[in-house]
Amino acid sequence: MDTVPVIDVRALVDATSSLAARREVAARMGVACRHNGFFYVAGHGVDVGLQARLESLAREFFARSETEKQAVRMALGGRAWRGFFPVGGELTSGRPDRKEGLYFGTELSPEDPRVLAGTPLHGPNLFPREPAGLGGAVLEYMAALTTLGHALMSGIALSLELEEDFFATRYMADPTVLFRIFNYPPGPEVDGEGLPVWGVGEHTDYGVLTILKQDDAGGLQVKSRQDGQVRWVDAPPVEDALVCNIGDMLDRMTRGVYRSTPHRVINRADRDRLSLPFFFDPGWTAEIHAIESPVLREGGGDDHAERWDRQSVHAFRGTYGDYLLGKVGKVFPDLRAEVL
Ligand SMILES: O=C(O)CCC(=O)C(=O)O
Ligand SMILES: [Fe+2]
Repeated sequence: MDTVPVIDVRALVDATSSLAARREVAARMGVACRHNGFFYVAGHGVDVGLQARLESLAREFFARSETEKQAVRMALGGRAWRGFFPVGGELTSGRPDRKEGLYFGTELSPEDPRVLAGTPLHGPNLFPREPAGLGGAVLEYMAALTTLGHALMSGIALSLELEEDFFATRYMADPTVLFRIFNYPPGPEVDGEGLPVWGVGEHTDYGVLTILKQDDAGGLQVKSRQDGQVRWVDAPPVEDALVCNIGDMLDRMTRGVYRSTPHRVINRADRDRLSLPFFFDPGWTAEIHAIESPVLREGGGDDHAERWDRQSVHAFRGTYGDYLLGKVGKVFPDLRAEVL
């Protein structure tokens, strides 16, 4: 059976663990990254009380009226690219997704030089006034996940026979952090023309590492390739575990050895599905190159002909900021025209 493995990452988050224990975890991550680039992490140490609080505040927000939610619409977040978008507002794979969501990122003051310079996707968050605790919980959760992100990247570095702080010092000293909360309403699986309606259409993530918290509704699917056959494998909710997957930039850095694997969501439950992806990505101005490591010499080949967007992550030239802007502009075309 092709399933997504559960990896206990306690040794990576525990400062007193032995190098041997960390290497063992890293080896398991390496296997998962070479296969589908998807794995669950257990023993991640993110406070359960914080997770429960955040989830319940998020549900409270999405249950509010459209008018209240629109009070923090993304257009009001301007170039910082923050706030609420309604069901159908995002076109991940060229067609509207059946989901609504909130977009957050690193909290920067309006006086930060990058904000003053008008750098897109940088700025203060646009938190809803109600429920009052949501903004604080989001900031706490982003801080906890940033710590976890660094710990997981140290494992990925070890799995590539690199120094444990390879990513932390080179690419993620000042990471690009985006955090989103999605609500997927239930509904028919096909539209009036018989075309499938996805919660999120098939796509790969753009950066290095995504850490996703999902509720118990299910619906996340991973595209698996084995012996030339394509199969969609479920990544169902696993109690106390978070789902990790690698993005295009790690695919690029590893010459395609660690693949950014397409995934999609369909909510087949009869209730809303809540999910909270945290994107832990290279610094905005980082130029992304292939890593020199003996284990990557062979490379995994360029798979752009098979990719969902037919684009090569290896041919791209520029900074991570350039790459990300190109992507987010496409999925919110109207907003792009209005604020960027
Ligand atoms: O909601 C999910 O389970 C996945 C979301 C996702 O793939 C994304 O935001 O990139
Ligand atoms: Fe994704």
